[in-house]
Amino acid sequence: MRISRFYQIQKTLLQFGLDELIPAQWQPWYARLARRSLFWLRNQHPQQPVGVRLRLALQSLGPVWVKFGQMLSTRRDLFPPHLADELAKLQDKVPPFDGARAQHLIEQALELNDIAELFSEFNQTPLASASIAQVHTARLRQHDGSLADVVIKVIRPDIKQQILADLALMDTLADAAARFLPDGKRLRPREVVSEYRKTILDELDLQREAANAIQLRRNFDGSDSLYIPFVYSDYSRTNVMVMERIYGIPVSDIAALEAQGTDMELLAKRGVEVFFTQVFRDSFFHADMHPGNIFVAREHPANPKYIGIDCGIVGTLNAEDKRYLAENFVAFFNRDYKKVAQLHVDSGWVPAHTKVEEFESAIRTVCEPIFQKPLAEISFGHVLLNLFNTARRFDMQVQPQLVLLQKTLLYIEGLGRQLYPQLDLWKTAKPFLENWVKQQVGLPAVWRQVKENLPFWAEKLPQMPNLLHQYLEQGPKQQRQLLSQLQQLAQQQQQAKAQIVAATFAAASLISASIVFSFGSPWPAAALLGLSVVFAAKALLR
Ligand SMILES: Nc1ncnc2c1ncn2[C@@H]1O[C@H](COP(=O)(O)OP(=O)(O)OP(=O)(O)O)[C@@H](O)[C@H]1O
Repeated sequence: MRISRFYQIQKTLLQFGLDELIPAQWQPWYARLARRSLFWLRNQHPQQPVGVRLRLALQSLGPVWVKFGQMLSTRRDLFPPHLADELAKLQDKVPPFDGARAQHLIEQALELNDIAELFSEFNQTPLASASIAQVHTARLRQHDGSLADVVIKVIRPDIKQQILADLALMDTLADAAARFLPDGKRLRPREVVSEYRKTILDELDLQREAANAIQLRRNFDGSDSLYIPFVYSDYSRTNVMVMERIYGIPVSDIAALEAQGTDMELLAKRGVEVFFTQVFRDSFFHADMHPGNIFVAREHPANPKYIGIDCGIVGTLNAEDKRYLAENFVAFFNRDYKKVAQLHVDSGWVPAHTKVEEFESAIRTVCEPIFQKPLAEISFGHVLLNLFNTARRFDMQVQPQLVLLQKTLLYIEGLGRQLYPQLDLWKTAKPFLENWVKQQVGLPAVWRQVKENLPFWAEKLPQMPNLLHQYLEQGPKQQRQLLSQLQQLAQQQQQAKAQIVAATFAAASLISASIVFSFGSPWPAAALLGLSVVFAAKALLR
């Protein structure tokens, strides 16, 4: 199976002429020989540009590769725009699988003899079908006897095996790309594939998605800006998830939104606000914000509310990540590149030996053109992208959660501008950053830290007398041990030095002995040889 799939992948890559990506001089003889021996597999689309051929090849390889291409399209730090733009066109439109099979899978997962035991209606024709799962509508019988409109998401049968098999082949190709592609080192194909592996395998677990949705719903409980549908966790399993059905307007349907008199400016602003709230208040953000996953509630168009679905991919941030974002954004928007560079060095994000001036100048070079635009039009996502690309050149390991955040930010900004082109991003985002910075200094910060650490101290308090006693007893003893270890170390260093001196003298005497002997003076040579033996013995016996 694996060999035939491997052959199929090779065949597709060759028939779309993608071997062209590796210049002939980079290919070892055996690779060229192998290529020639597959003479019947010719590039069948020579007139198409390489980006189009890459897109078509991924499309014909199936959903796992389409999703991979979609992910690559967001890595504008790795690929030139013409390739990234083509990959962004990939759509995972996949024919649905049989509705009766979906029903059977639901019955199996929920241990039902008949779907009617739990659902008064089940529509076998799916509402939507994507590469990993498909969605059916149904009516759920609730505990109190009432009925609720729900959707049931079901993971495609056998998809996991297919994904695992294709991931194994992707690993092989990534190894080859790392070795043979001229840009193999910079593109880091192994890391890219392993990042993809994690994302796609996470998407296969609907329990995970359910948990994310429940958390996000709790975070925005009572919010005017975002609604997350209720998840029926009692009926959620790894491959099946039941949730409240929503009837919002897709956010990409601008005409419908305008027709019902939606306040587009407020809607656009709320998009950015919701995102920054998730980042700076909750440290937990929905990271799959493509337009297919965002709807707008039909009620109250003057006070518009988003509805978010598909919480399969979320990002979480720690305090350090937030500090990185807030401090850099503030310094950036003050055009204080020196501060940005200094922050990176002082915080250890780039190695300590980094020259601040060089880093500062690199950041200025990529960012100053961005500030040619009015502040209101500057994209935070682009600023971040440029910063990451520059920082990577200076050996900063950009954390995956920050890359995820940067991609989401680009989506959100694009969406905001689409809804309301005059959207002032800076004005909308600034209060969040200022608020965060304020929270980090002064009395509120101290109080917050005390509050955060209180449970830890409370837990440790009963152990305190014991620990203190141990310290008082052990402290001086440990200090003495440390002191004696340090003395031993100093002695060893002294010995090593003396050994080196003795060995040098031994070598010098030996060389002199051989020179003197070659001039025909055996007795002085013998004396020197003796001296050399004495020094050598000294060096060895110390
Ligand atoms: N709660 C819901 N109420 C109404 N429709 C829904 C709901 N959840 C999902 N849908 C519909 O099903 C479609 C696919 O759902 P979802 O995005 O969760 O699946 P997916 O398999 O992860 O798709 P994708 O690969 O596009 O992210 C949505 O675009 C939407 O039209």
